[in-house]
Amino acid sequence: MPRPPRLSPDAVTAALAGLPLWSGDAGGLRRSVELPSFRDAVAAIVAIADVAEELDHHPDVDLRWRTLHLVLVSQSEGGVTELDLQLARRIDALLPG
Ligand SMILES: C[C@H](O)[C@H](O)[C@H]1CNC2=NC(N)=NC(=O)C2=N1
Repeated sequence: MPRPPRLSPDAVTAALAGLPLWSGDAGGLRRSVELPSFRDAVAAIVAIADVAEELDHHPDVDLRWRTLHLVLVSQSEGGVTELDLQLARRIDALLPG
């Protein structure tokens, strides 16, 4: 399936204004979140995995005890695309703010 094109740095900055829990730049979107327990963090990863499979778009995930570090980037496009923004919004709907 064709992937949307990489967004310009200005477009990524503008999009980040609407995603207050995310930081980053044209190279990737980042969010960290601390869950109540290690098991809760693992369950959050499984819920994110369901969304990632649905979108066929997959986050980089780093789990340190109960803190999850997520990076969203479209490897095939070498930067952030609309798919990363869509995945970020879907992840925000799953995780505690
Ligand atoms: C064939 C399949 O669509 C591709 O390998 C997808 C899978 N998930 C992906 N996820 C991300 N984050 N970047 C990609 O380029 C990507 N490519």
